[in-house]
Amino acid sequence: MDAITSNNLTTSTLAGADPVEFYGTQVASRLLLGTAQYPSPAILAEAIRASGSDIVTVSLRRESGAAKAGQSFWQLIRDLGVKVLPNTAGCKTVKEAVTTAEMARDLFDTPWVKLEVIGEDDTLQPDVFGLVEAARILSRDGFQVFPYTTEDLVVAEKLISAGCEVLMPWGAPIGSGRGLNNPYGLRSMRAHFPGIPLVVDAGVGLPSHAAMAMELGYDAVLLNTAVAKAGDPVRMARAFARAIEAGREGLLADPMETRDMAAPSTPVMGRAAFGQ
Ligand SMILES: CC(=O)[C@@H](O)[C@H](O)COP(=O)(O)O
Repeated sequence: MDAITSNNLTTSTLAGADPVEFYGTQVASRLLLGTAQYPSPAILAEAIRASGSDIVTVSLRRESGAAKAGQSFWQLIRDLGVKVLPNTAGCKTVKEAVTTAEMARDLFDTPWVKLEVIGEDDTLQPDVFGLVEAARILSRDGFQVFPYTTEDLVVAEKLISAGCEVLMPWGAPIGSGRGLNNPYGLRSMRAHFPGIPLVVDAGVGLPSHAAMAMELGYDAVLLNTAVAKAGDPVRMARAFARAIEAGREGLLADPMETRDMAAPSTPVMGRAAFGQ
């Protein structure tokens, strides 16, 4: 089993003690961070450090210019010592996604790929038919696929049959910041696949959304816009790191059962009687 240690840029009570595993690689941080749309490369680097993330996603489109900017970006990522999860962001067909993944494997020298096959422009929701087909082709070709999917259980089963060992259902449409649109669906998915690493990917807008994903039992959260577009991306990255730890810690602490009726939290036995 490979292991990558936390980049040690935040102190974590959980880091190391409660790692998550993707395709046999253990990672300490449960926050996966996107690298697009930051105000500057320096702020991106500082945000990654503040997040404590061990894994960042990088779109091949950004790199494919092969321009100087692409090279300096790549150097920045290398200097941070984080693992790269290349993504096929923006691909709309199976062919485009497969070709992009193949190029990403050459460029980043990793079998990992975050597979996006976008099916609809307004919501950027995945084309789940194309996604399953592309996942099958790539898994057969030795890729370790992280599919961006919906919370549909049937699609999830098909992705697993296609070779996926991780599933990444959306919280809400990419870039919307709406949080978890369908907590019921996400909870069902968690219950249905207890042994599969599940990552909420996309649509997360606030640290509380990420904490909720962890409280639902999700293994990790992938997000980009909420940090990149915050007024203070570095501070927001730190806030997400803490929220994810808090949500995970809360889950592990075995939360109380909810109930419909009130139950006095202060004991009533033996209380003082007044006015008699
Ligand atoms: C960077 C990346 O992979 C995005 O496609 C991802 O899905 C994040 O979405 P948000 O920007 O909504 O966090």
